[in-house]
Amino acid sequence: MPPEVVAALHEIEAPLAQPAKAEPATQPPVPAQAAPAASVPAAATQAPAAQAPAAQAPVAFAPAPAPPMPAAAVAPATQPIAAPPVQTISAETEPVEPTDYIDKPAAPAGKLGWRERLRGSAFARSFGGLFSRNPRLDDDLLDEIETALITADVGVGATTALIENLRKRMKSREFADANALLAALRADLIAMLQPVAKPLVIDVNAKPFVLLTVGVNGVGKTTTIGKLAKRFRDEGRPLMLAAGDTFRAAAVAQLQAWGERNGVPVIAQGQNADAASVAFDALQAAKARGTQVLIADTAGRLHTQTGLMAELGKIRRVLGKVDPTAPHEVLMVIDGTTGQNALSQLRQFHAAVGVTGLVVTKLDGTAKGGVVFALAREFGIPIRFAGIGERPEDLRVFDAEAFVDALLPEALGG
Ligand SMILES: Nc1nc2c(ncn2[C@@H]2O[C@H](COP(=O)(O)OP(=O)(O)OP(=O)(O)O)[C@@H](O)[C@H]2O)c(=O)[nH]1
Repeated sequence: MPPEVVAALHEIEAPLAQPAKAEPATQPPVPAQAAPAASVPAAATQAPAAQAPAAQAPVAFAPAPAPPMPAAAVAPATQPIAAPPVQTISAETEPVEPTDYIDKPAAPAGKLGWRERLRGSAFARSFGGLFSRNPRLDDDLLDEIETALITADVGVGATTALIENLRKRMKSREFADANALLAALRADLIAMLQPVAKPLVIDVNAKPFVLLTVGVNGVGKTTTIGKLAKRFRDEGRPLMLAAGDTFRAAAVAQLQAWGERNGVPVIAQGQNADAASVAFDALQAAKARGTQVLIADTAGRLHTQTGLMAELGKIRRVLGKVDPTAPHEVLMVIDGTTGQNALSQLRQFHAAVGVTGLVVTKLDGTAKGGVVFALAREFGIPIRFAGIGERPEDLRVFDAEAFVDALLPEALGG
């Protein structure tokens, strides 16, 4: 390890426990903690009856403003350290095929792609079934919608807000039939997501724009980095990757193989290297080369593992040693099949490292889909991308309308 790296690491607070290598592939079910009252946006409750909007106009479901960055996670303002020579150190592992999605078709472009891929979700199935029965406009219908929303992981808070709003509007005879009510629900769901549908903007003055990816094990971080890297490369952005998942040899090899194939430099130090040191090296190298974007991978960790969560803060502070403004985006990858546990994951990761954007993956699988609403309502953190398949083209810029329309019956069109 270069002496500058050692010196910088020593300056960082108390040494952190080395993480155990054998992480479970999925986290044990951790009951979602009740949200602290202060974090639940008052404005996210239903509109008062007196202000009920005209038919089909969306209710203003404002999410919580993005929580402030925790002080512990903010990088100290220090002078950049001189760049060491650029080097890419190979991982001591066999290269692996980085594209295990190679034979799988990409989702078609446009709304069709979203609908095709999300068709199997609990959300789409229960609403499809409900409205194919041509239901009557009554309290039973609201009860059924409520059950469908809860079953689809929308969460109790968001569901109650949606249902109570619909109930008031139904009582004031705003809806001619069940389809009119469903159209109002569609508008309300879109309104709930619109404030967090904020695409990632690369600040080209950052030199490089540092994107740190975090998340629990197996959520799709490394895969998402591959997809993002392809996107940025196709946009013509000079790019570098930091193989910071130093627990899983395959993750390092996966990034290296992808990098070699696509002519993108990958900074790695092999398995079990200090992840903060990899990040430090990579940022030095990216600065020296004038790279526009640096994407740093990190090992998956359970949000309940305090030592490993503290390591993320260390990585953040080490990056801040080289560039006080880095990282410019802390992108948390969340597995869409996780359900309400995603809320406690985000709460803990945000406290440790200050999450600025989300990617929700595997929405094409057995995901219920509804957790996206719960995340939006409780945290208000921008959802940058949605993973609706395994091919690079299946990482879509999050689109509130396309997402909601994919979950609801096609008849609503949108
Ligand atoms: N169906 C589907 N699969 C996905 C998506 N995103 C990732 N995956 C798959 O999820 C699995 C895990 O992905 P990885 O990228 O290895 O996950 P990771 O978070 O880097 O894993 P750790 O390093 O163990 O923390 C792989 O089989 C991916 O192909 C998605 O949007 N849809």
